[in-house]
Amino acid sequence: MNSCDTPGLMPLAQALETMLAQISVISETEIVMLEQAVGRVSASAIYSPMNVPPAANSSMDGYAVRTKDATPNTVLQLAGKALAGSPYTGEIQPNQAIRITTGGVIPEGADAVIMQENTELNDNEVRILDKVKPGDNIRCAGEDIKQGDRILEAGTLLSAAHIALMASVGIAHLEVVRKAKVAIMATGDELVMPGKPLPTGSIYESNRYALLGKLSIMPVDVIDLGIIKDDPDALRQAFIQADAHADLVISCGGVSVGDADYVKQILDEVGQINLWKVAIKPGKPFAFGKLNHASFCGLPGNPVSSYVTFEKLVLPLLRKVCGAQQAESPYFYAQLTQDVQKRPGRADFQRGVYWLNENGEIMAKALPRQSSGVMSSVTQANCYLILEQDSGDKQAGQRVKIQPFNAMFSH
Ligand SMILES: Nc1nc2c(c(=O)[nH]1)N[C@H]1C(S)=C(S)[C@@H](COP(=O)(O)OP(=O)(O)OC[C@H]3O[C@@H](n4cnc5c(N)ncnc54)[C@H](O)[C@@H]3O)O[C@H]1N2
Ligand code: MOO
Repeated sequence: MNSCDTPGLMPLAQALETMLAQISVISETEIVMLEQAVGRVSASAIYSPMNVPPAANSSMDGYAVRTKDATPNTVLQLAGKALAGSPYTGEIQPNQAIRITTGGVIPEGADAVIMQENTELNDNEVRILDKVKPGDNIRCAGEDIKQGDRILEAGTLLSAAHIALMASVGIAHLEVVRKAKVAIMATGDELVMPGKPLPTGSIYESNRYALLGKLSIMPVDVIDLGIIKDDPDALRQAFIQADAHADLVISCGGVSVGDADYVKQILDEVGQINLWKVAIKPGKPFAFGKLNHASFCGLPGNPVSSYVTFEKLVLPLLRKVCGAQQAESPYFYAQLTQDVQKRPGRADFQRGVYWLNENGEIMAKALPRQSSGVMSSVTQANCYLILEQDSGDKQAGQRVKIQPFNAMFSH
């Protein structure tokens, strides 16, 4: 154990490594149409069957010319048209110009395209008004992709750009890893579904919605078991049912040491606990283990703890299950404008805001309420301030590591 480690708590990196070593990747694949492939994981590398563009073509509307004929003020004979989709079939002859549109295939013998704006057309004659040199406004064959180039890696979480790239080489179907089946449940007698009346002493269930939101952009079929009571029999039943259908089971709540915290007990009974308590704040009582078939993650009940442990511990695991390459969230350093309190012993993911000051420097501060029950700290933040496990308080003016939230999706 490192001198900075807290007894009983596993450092985040070690917890991740331990979990990743114990989880298996889905091996089944299926073929899907390209338009259904966004958000799925490619099962194999793809090599381009062709050049893109397939032939040299024009990047401008104008005239294809031989540059040795096309000096300023010369007049060329208009000999034909090369429109996008219908090429000019002959070879361009001395002192000729061919009308060409953007995307039109460059006629044989032409070595440049002069923009329409730099010419003057009179009947069938084109006057050259500006200099043009070989290669001007020509997109070469294979300029984007060469036949045989590796254009997609196995294990890519496919985006709109990836499927567009596949389409550009004529691929209409892709082999992808089958979706992971992920069972989720919230545990707690105090939890009530939103939309229902709220009895005294109860709270609305919200953690499952964060999970549903996060899982909605993953290659996952969700098995939603809803709210399970703090009752060992109900929990046992839910675990057994989830295990029968899922690759990964995620619960939230009941992993700490309270009287009704049965999750670990049942996990121990119907499976095994491989890890409990990670040196991370929020989220310390996170649990990981194995049921008969499925892997299991027990997230702490506090809403921010559940949210952060999903991002920092479950997501990398889920990427591995789905056959996706790991993706390190980008981070950079900012200057603190206010002091930040931090006790050593756990890596602290404080919710904060960052901005550029008038000199273009990145500044950051932590939001005032950092309790793991304050979910509004997540919606008001645009980044995590990451205070490493062994660090202590930081003062205004010091450097802090920040990790911006993803603005496009639920971060
Ligand atoms: N004696 C100790 N008490 C606690 C410790 C500890 O080490 N010793 N750890 C604390 C930490 S840190 C956390 S985090 C919490 C986690 O506890 P549980 O996972 O057992 O969570 P619960 O007790 O079930 O709930 C905690 C809190 O969150 C609310 N909650 C639970 N589920 C949901 C949900 N789906 N949606 C919205 N809110 C939810 C619940 O009502 C509680 O207020 O334990 C500390 N205690
Ligand atoms: O780990 Mo708990 O999440 O500090 O509140």
